[in-house]
Amino acid sequence: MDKQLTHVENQHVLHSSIFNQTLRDWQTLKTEITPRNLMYPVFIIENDDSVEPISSMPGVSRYGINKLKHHLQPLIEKGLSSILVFGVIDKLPKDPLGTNADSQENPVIRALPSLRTAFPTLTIACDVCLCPYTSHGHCGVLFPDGTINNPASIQRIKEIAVSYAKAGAHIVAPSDMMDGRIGSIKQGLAEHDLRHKVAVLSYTAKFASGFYGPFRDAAKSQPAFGDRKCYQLPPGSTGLALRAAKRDVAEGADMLMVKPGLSYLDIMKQVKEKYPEYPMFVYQVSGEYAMIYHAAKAGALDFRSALSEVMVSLRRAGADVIISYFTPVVLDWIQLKSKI
Ligand SMILES: NCC(=O)CCC(=O)O
Ligand SMILES: [Zn+2]
Ligand SMILES: [Zn+2]
Repeated sequence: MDKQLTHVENQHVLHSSIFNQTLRDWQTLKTEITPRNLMYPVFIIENDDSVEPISSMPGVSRYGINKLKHHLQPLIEKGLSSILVFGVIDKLPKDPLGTNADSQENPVIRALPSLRTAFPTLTIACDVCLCPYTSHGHCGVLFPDGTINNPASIQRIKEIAVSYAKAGAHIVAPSDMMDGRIGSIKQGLAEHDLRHKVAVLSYTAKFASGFYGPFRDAAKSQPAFGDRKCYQLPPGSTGLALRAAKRDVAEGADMLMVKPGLSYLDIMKQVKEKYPEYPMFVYQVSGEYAMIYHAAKAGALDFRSALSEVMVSLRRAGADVIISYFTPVVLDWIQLKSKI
């Protein structure tokens, strides 16, 4: 005889919602990962024909433009729709104003027209920051005492953003965390009639994190002295993250970002809930990449199930787009139509 369950008891039966894959999919549609949910960060170097593996990020390399095009072609065939470009210089000199961030020799400025022509469907975002180009390695212009000169910094950042936009960037992404940079860039784009065809992706809540270590090696952007705690956010501060989002929205940001990802899921959720009108980006940073890579390599966890779980958690917390060095492998999984 059937057991008679009360209405309340029936409500609490969960297994009947997840007994096959289709039913499980219905429970998780908002956390699906498609190629549109991924943005791939790439490093462009001065020598057009070289490839430099990055030792702190096994599997990730810096590319000259000719090699980068070969690297991107198959990924675009698998659905890659956007990249985030970083320039790295070795021979060009660095100076206190980061002159080579927007000189005609800058590898990003040189690469943009060629990327636009080679990949007409690819959306190209450019990281805008001074740190890879300054002799002191800080993200802004400094006063003689080493503190940030904010007005001079946002003037430089505006000039650099406009130069990348003129060279063909669809999106400029300021990562410096200077006050007023979004408004300054928007002003610069307007002055050059670019406002309607270039978006600003704001690194809205960028925390002073221990997870950027491998990136500083990758981008050769280690500060020569001190740290970035006077402009990046303290890891415990929800208040500053929400104020930063409010500031960037008020200044006209088109998209918002939280960075890093895994340690800041609560921040992302709050920013997304406060500003649901804005696409939310999350940056799964170099240390998060290295952590999963090395743990899997050491046999501590299963690479695929751990990475899939992290990706889903980023989506669940509110990310529309995940910026990830793992993009090539995730595109493979998607293409094989296997669940990630
Ligand atoms: N402005 C870009 C970064 O700081 C990237 C950090 C990382 O991948 O560790
Ligand atoms: Zn920087
Ligand atoms: Zn940075």
